[in-house]
Amino acid sequence: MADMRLIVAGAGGRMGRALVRVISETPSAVLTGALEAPGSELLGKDAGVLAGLPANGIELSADLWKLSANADGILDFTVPAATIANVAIAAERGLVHIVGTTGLSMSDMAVIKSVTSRAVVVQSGNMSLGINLLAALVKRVAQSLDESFDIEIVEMHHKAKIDAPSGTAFLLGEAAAAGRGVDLHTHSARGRDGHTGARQPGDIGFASLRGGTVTGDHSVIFAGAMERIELTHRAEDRTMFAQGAVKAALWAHGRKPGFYTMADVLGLADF
Ligand SMILES: NC(=O)C1=CN([C@@H]2O[C@H](COP(=O)(O)OP(=O)(O)OC[C@H]3O[C@@H](n4cnc5c(N)ncnc54)[C@H](OP(=O)(O)O)[C@@H]3O)[C@@H](O)[C@H]2O)C=CC1
Ligand SMILES: O=C(O)C1=N[C@H](C(=O)O)C[C@H](O)C1
Repeated sequence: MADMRLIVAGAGGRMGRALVRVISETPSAVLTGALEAPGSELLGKDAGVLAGLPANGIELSADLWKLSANADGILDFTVPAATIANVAIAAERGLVHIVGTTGLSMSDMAVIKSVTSRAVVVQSGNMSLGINLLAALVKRVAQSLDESFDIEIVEMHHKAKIDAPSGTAFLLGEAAAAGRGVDLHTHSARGRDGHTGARQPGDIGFASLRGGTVTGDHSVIFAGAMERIELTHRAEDRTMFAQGAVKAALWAHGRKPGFYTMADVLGLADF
């Protein structure tokens, strides 16, 4: 089978550069396009050089329609507005769309899902094995404990992160809510400040810390009356998110249209 031809969207960003490096190390994948924001000062620059590699001849471009004539998939780690703009083109061109962008609203998710009767999309707030395994464990623990255990999700990221809570925190919150059999949207507490009143029984709480260069730390705390269970994951390098995304693209190549998650890719959906 020919190598999978991939476009990296957000190629000048932190994840984009990691993706370019990982693709260069993956025998069955090849970089054929690098997308950046219209007006970016990086347009025209070599994607390999930006990623700290030898020049690869792939210049950053803002024209996805043109790039996608020569591709099988797009790895999208950008911002919500860009990802949503990419959805229709990716579907029209028959590209596998790997969506790693976080901060997506419910209506953004509806747009993404609207194309999956004809397109293959893999979306996850976190592409690592560790977090997706943690989510499966969180669901299992939440199933085993009643509301006398309060669930709190704490995350910390680098100071440049622009959305909160993190996509991973929501993924873990969804896992906890599924374990409990409740809807996260009606059972969450976010952004506590001031005279908040006592905690509502059954709420799943979120707290976000930002600082330094932290790649991504997440803890799910089950706090009972006399004991506490804490499940923690610490990401040490964003290379493994990039490796997860490339793995997802190769897994999705040739698959039937549908909406998939990393739990599907990693075989954890029924864990
Ligand atoms: N699912 C997962 O496993 C992971 C998800 N993420 C998520 O990925 C996203 C990116 O993170 P990160 O790389 O750290 O952020 P960066 O800000 O470093 O990178 C985002 C890149 O996207 C570019 N961009 C903005 N608009 C467009 C556009 N219209 N078309 C193409 N590119 C565009 C930005 O350009 P400019 O700077 O010029 O605006 C920037 O280069 C975030 O949402 C983050 O939460 C991160 C790690 C893992
Ligand atoms: O912005 C980041 O850096 C990260 N974003 C993702 C998130 O919002 O959960 C994944 C990871 O934690 C790093």
